[in-house]
Amino acid sequence: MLEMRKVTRRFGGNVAVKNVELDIPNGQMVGVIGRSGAGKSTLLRMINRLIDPSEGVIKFSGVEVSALRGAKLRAWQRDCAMIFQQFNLVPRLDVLTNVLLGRLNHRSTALNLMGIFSDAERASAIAALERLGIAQAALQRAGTLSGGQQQRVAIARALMQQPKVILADEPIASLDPMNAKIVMDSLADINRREGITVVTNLHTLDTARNYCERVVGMAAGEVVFDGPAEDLTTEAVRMIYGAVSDGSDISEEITSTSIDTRRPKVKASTASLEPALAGF
Ligand SMILES: Nc1ncnc2c1ncn2[C@@H]1O[C@H](COP(=O)(O)OP(=O)(O)OP(=O)(O)O)[C@@H](O)[C@H]1O
Repeated sequence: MLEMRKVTRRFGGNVAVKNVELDIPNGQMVGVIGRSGAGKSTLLRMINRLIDPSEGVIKFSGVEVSALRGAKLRAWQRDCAMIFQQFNLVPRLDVLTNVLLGRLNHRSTALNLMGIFSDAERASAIAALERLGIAQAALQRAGTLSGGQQQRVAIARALMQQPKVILADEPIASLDPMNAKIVMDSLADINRREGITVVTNLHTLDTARNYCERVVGMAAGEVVFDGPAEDLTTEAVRMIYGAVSDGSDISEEITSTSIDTRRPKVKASTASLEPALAGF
């Protein structure tokens, strides 16, 4: 169970996430929706501890993950894989190595620096790529793949972490409908078959309705809806998106968050991996 108690995050005077209370049982597939700026990314990033809450407590299986430091924090970040809108692969490395990077937190620094992966690790990386239908691209440089293929590689890398939770921050916002479907189908399959909890930010209502048993709606940092997708009535949608009528005025423009130039975000870039990548 993932528990959030009165979780708040401020950026200066701006409250990005406010008093969020959520209990997410293991194995649930949860979609987080809301307008651009509602606090969805900040919420996910706090769970993974890419950013810290200003107040409140986040627990997983009874452990206060919001208080972890050092090796225990790295272990949590291994258990809690993150998928990003912009994939965050290392473009100059081949696909197989990118997937193997999912093992970095399982291994000693020395082995990482030498860039040595075992045969078993390579075999499971190939198996993960096969599962995502892109094993044929294993030796291609990641930067040469299409967006949809790159996101599938990112999911394969997440699988290599053997996570308990997958957090996906707008995983399909940069993809065309066909690739978006492949990526969402893959996440749903992983959720169902492995029982891995999936929490995903989504910018279209339809996707949340189609894939997520539970939908959390955020507005101005607060959770304003939390329930099964079928309870997403027009009234609920209006509360989440702040629309004025029957919801017919909810356009792609206000639900889409794929283009946002308002401010720089704290990105989990591959820069943090660079020391460990020295041997590759
Ligand atoms: N690193 C940051 N520094 C300052 N303000 C930030 C930072 N990250 C987020 N914010 C602010 O926090 C609020 C919530 O942003 P957040 O990115 O979590 O929203 P979101 O719902 O994910 O929207 P989007 O999908 O457009 O990213 C916004 O007002 C945003 O400007």
